Amino acid sequence: MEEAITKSDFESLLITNSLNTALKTFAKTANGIIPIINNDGYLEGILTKNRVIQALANDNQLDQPIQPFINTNPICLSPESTSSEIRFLFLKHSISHAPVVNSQNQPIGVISTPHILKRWQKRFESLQSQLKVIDKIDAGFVTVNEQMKMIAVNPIARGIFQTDISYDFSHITERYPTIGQLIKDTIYYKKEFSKQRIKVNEFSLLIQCIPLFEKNKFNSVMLLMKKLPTEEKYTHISNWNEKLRTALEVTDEIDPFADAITLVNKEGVVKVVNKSFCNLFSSSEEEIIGESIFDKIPDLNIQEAFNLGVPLKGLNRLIGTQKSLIYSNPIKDGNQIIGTIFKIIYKGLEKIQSDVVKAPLLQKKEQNISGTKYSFNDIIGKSTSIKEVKKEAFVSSQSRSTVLILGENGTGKELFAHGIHVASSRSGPFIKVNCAAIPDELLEAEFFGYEDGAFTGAKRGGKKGKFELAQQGTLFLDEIGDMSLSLQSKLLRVLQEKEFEPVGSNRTIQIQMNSKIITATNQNIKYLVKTGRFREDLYYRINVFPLNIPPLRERKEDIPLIIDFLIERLNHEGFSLKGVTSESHASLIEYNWPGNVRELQNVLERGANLTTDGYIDIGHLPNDIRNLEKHSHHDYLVSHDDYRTDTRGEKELIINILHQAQGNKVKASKMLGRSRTWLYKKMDKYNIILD
Ligand SMILES: Nc1ncnc2c1ncn2[C@@H]1O[C@H](COP(=O)(O)OP(=O)(O)OP(=O)(O)O)[C@@H](O)[C@H]1O
Repeated sequence: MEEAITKSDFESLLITNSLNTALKTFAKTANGIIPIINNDGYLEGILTKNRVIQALANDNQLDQPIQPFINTNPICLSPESTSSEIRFLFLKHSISHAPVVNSQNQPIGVISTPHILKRWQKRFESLQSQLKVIDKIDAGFVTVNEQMKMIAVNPIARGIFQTDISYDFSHITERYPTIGQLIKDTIYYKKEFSKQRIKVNEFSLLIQCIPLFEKNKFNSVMLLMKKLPTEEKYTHISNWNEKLRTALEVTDEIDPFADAITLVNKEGVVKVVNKSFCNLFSSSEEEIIGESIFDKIPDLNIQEAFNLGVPLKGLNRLIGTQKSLIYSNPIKDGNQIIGTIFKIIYKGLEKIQSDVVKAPLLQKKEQNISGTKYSFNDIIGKSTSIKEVKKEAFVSSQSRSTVLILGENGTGKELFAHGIHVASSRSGPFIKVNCAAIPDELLEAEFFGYEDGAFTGAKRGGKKGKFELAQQGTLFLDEIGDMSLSLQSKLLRVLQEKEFEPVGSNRTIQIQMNSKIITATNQNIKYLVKTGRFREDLYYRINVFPLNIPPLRERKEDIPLIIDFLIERLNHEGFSLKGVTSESHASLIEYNWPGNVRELQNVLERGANLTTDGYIDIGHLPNDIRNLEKHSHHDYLVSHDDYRTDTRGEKELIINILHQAQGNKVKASKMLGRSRTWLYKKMDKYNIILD
């Protein structure tokens, strides 16, 4: 109990004492009650002042024992009771005094309303002074209880939300779901949560949700919203501006052949330019400053490199009709990228006739957009591991080498392949072949095409193979680990000799092999090589640039972001999701995700179909996720050593999904996002037999 609440200068009486003694005791104290004890010192009840007055008014004698007038069932307080609890009890039972007893039921004090009022006055004064401080600090401040009822708010918070914040705070949390989720997480986990750069109206905020405890018991959440200053203030780029401007002015004066140089901030807004940069764009400094570099040089590669914070080293591009080489280097403040310096070499390089150039430039842009669905921006994740692979993937996109993407099912291998294609700025299309979904005989025709009448069912006039179609573009060979040995030899021949024969033909076709080859598998390819199921020479040929995509369970910090992203995507598809409840959020984070992002996507889609109020609740999640405590994480892992033949968790995932689909293979393959052929093959491989 808080100090000064326990009134220990109290007196107790024995049940055998008389009314007279009680009267004298009351005369000595301001307390309205006297604890009554038995001979062993344990509380028997209380005697109230009113009861004594009543007894005497009813002509009871002063020497009469107090026993008949005792209230034997009083409301008692414990030394741990907080002032709020005491206030609550007093109000609930309409009392103004209560004895405080220890764990042995012995009275140790008496509390009366005046004590509580004094205590509250003190708390109120200290709160008022705290609120004065909070009013002064440049941050919005709101406290809410578990029921989302507001306890306190300061004017800055009202200003941020630009609305009247009423007692029921849930109208705010519904309008700003990210804040709502943070508050719910804080209530659920009873720990602090924060998030950088949330946009609320025109403010960019750092949000902190801090759990408040009273006597070790969770009491409320404090929401602190710090307005982030404009970018110029919180980075040091303005210092850079000045330094660079001075340096550039000097070089402009002494070097008429200077390269074009610009400094852009982290949003890509041009901050400093030299004369040569202005000349390249035939504009004045005033016209260029404040523009976006991506409008000036609309190139996907520049955007990707910029977003990922990787340098560009001599990117060969046309700016207007001018050939140029683009270099860039990010400027960091600690770990944060605060801007980028671009240097463009163009003086002395050829200028191309405008008519000739415009057409291919336009064509190239359109093809990139139609050929692929996703860029690196669509790969969500802030974990170090995913950021690292994104960087490596970007670097691989700039080289001519073959890329091998390794990772479990649904980790985003195909997404990475798309990203690499976009970042490589190839003019040709993105062509995908799923080596596991197509029977071997047809796969060969898919790869190399066929001549007219090559086999029954073949198209009249023959068909071009994917290798030819992917010229200047990207050929993505998914599930390469499932390819037969004979086809592997043919693939190796194309990669090495750059020649092949269409099915049913004696004609050898030579190709230029200017397409980017990306392969992917979820199998342990080294093991396949070791057991003779994958050609070693082909393995070395495709493994020039390996990328390992980490499974979702190893980057749990990405899960909330991916959930937000997928919910937005589902809403684009016509759902009206508001979010996931904090309980299901916790389960989604806890779960092991053997099927990775694809499984998460399916789970959310399932929830989206089940929810009626827009929130995916624990009841909308599949059993495995709902009843996590029943499964150990290892339940999902197939017994594995280094040379496992099974992709970790794949067999379990398939059994699990088949179970959810009640044995319906069409449904299960849809839930898995795979073809039926793929599912049949896998069921065969893992010997999965349905009852
Ligand atoms: N980091 C991510 N951010 C957003 N979406 C993702 C991410 N990773 C995967 N996805 C989504 O998850 C789904 C599965 O991804 P993808 O098909 O690329 O996986 P995969 O590794 O190629 O799977 P498989 O091995 O089963 O073919 C896709 O819808 C993809 O858009």
